[in-house]
Amino acid sequence: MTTLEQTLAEIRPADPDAVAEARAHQDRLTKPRGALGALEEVAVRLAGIAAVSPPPIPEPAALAIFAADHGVHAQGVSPWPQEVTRQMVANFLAGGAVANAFANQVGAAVTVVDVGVAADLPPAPGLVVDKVAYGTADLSQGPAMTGRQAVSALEAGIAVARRLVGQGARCLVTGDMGIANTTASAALICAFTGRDAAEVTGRGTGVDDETLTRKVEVVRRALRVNGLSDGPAGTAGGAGPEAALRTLAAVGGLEHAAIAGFVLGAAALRVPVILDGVIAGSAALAAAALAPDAVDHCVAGHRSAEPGHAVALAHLGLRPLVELELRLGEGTGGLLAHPLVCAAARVMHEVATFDSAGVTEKDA
Ligand SMILES: O=C(O)c1ccc[n+]([C@@H]2O[C@H](COP(=O)([O-])O)[C@@H](O)[C@H]2O)c1
Ligand SMILES: Cc1cc2nc[nH]c2cc1C
Repeated sequence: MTTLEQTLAEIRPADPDAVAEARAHQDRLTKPRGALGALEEVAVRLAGIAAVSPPPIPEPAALAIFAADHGVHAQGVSPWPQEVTRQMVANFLAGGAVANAFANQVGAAVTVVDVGVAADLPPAPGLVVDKVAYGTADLSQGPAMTGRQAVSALEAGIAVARRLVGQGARCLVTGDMGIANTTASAALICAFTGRDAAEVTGRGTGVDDETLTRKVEVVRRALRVNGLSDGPAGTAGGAGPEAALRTLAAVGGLEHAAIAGFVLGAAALRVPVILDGVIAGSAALAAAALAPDAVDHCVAGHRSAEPGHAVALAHLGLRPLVELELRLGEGTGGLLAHPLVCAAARVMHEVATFDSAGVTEKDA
C-alpha cells in the first residue's frame, strides 16, 4: 500500500461516544446551556477527534508553511513577482514574517516546507526540502500537475504531519506561501463546489479591477481546458477519490496538494488541524473529496477576506472562529485561533459542574 492509500484507510470519523459525553458534560458545567456559543462545539469536536472526553488541551501547536510557485503567474494574475515566494521563505526562516510573530505569541514551532518553489533554496534550520517540481505548469493551458506530482506533494504533507506529531505537536496549523496561489484556490473551489468563478475569485494580494476581471477569465479557462466546467454542482470533476485527485492535479498547486496531505495525515493520527485561509480551505475541499471523514478533524481558524473562502467553509460545514478580514496566508489566521481552541478544551477540565460547586440549576 502507498503512504496515501494507508493514510486514507486510517481515517475515521469523530468518535460518537466521546462526542455524546462531551455534549452532556458541557451541559453540566456552571454556565447557562450554550453560553459559550461556538466554543462549545469546538470542545465537542476536540473530544470526537481524541475519542475521549474531556479532550486533551491541544498544545503545543506546530505550524507548517508549505511553499510553492505557480505557472499561472505568467497570466498576470498577481501584482507580485514570483521571486517573492522564495524571498518570503527566507524571511520565515530568519524569523521576520508575521507568521513568526504570531507563532511566538502562541508558542508554536514553525517549519517551512519547500514542495515546489521555482528556485533552489540553501539548507537552513527549520527548512524541509521535499521539492516535487520547480513550480506547477500553467493551469489555464492544461493540467497544473501530473497525477504522480500531486500524489508526491500529498505524501510530502502527510510526512510533515507525521513528523511534527512524532516530535510532540498536539495541534497542527496549516500555512502557505505561493505567489499566484489564490488563482489556483479559486479554481479548486469552483471545481469542488460547482460555484461560478466570478463568485469565488478575489483580489488575493490586492489586484486592481482590470486584473480581477482577467483573473476570473483565467479561472474559467482553467476549468474549461481541464474539463471541469460542465458537471453538476459539486462534482464538476466527477465523484470519488480518483476524480478528486484528477481535479487537484488539474487546477491545484503543489502547496495545495501538500496541505491536503497534511490535513489527511493529521486526521489519520486523530490530531486536530487548524485551517488557515482560502488556500487551506480549498486544499481541505480536496482532502474531503479524498476522505470525507477528514473534515471531522479540522477546525476553521478564521475566515479570510477572499470570497471563495466562505464558500469553501460552507461546503465543508465548518464555522470560522476568527473574522478579522485577514488576507495574508502563512498560517496567520490559524495561529490566532489556537488559544481559542485551547480555551475551549480547558473549560472541559477546569470548570465546576452544578453538582460539584453547589450551584442551583435553572427551573426545569
Ligand atoms: O490566506 C488567505 O486567505 C490569503 C488571501 C490572499 C492572499 N494570500 C497570500 O498571498 C499570496 C497569494 O496572493 P496572489 O494575489 O499572489 O494570488 C500567497 O502567498 C498567499 O499566502 C492569502
Ligand atoms: C509580502 C508578501 C507576504 C506574504 N505572505 C504570504 N503571502 C504573501 C505575499 C506577499 C506579497
